[in-house]
Amino acid sequence: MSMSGFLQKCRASAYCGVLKIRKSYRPIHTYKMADKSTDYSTANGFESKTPFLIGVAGGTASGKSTVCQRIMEKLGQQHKEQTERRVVCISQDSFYRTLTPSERLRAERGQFNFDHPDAFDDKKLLAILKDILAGKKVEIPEYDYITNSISPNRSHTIYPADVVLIEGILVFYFPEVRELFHMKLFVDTDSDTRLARRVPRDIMERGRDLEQVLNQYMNFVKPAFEEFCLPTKKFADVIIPRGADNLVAIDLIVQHISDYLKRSPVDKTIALELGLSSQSSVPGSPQRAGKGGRPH
Ligand SMILES: Nc1ncnc2c1ncn2[C@@H]1O[C@H](COP(=O)(O)OP(=O)(O)O)[C@@H](O)[C@H]1O
Ligand SMILES: O=c1ccn([C@@H]2O[C@H](COP(=O)(O)O)[C@@H](O)[C@H]2O)c(=O)[nH]1
Repeated sequence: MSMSGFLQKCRASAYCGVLKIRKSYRPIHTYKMADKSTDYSTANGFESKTPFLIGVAGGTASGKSTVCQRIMEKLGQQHKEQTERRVVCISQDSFYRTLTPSERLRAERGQFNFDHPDAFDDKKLLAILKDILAGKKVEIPEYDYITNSISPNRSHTIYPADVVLIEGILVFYFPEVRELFHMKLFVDTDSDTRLARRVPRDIMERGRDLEQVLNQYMNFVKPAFEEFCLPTKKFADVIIPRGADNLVAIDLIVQHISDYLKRSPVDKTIALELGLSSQSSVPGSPQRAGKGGRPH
């Protein structure tokens, strides 16, 4: 009997749970969440054997990162080792481009437009997303808002996961990037609330003073939001009014992701093989040993 025939037979057999033979099996994802639900398998032209990619856009300080954190928490992912996460989050801010010396001087004086599409290295973002969709492990640069540049020698590794969230003000702006998302969320928080949150955040976490924050907001952030970010709301599948305060919206999204994770074949296969119910997969699912690209 061929190896694949043997494996197929094992899969159908109750003894597989004992043999644990398929612990190093590379998962195959299909995105067909249920017979009647959306088939995402051809949504972005990539093979179905790729992560489910969710774009999270919205104005500055609308709560994009906080919404992503809540989703991760509710899915029981936040405190897992990076290598064991089934859901991971990446920020578009990691893809700000390197500034020229004169741009750097302007940035130091709060006179550089970080809210314009030209401030981003969209080609690099696109390439990384394609690698993620190809199931590769990737290195994501760490952005330093104090020096307005990518931190040298600091990056974090994103291991192949089932669901990848990408949050940023302009993630829906670049058509080639936008087309890769299987699901698009727009965090819609009113401008006054966003400014009220941005001022203390930029002063406490991003090393700015009040005058600089307000000047940057009036000269660049607000006009660029209206010109480049807000018009991308129309591309969203789900709009989340009030951001992380909107527990109903977050719960609906979490339920959708959770259903996807539960129905993904890897869960079913491994759960069956281990003699477990596939319902126990999220949160607190059995650890998937041997996922491609992850250390054991
Ligand atoms: N619902 C909320 N209530 C109170 N503060 C919030 C809320 N959501 C976000 N914040 C705070 O507002 C600031 C911006 O939120 P963040 O999630 O970083 O926004 P974004 O990622 O869109 O820039 C942070 O300091 C965060 O702690
Ligand atoms: O060096 C920088 C880089 C970015 N910004 C501002 O950050 C926001 C985007 O981040 P959010 O977390 O979505 O708010 C953008 O509005 C830029 O103005 C910066 O000030 N300095």
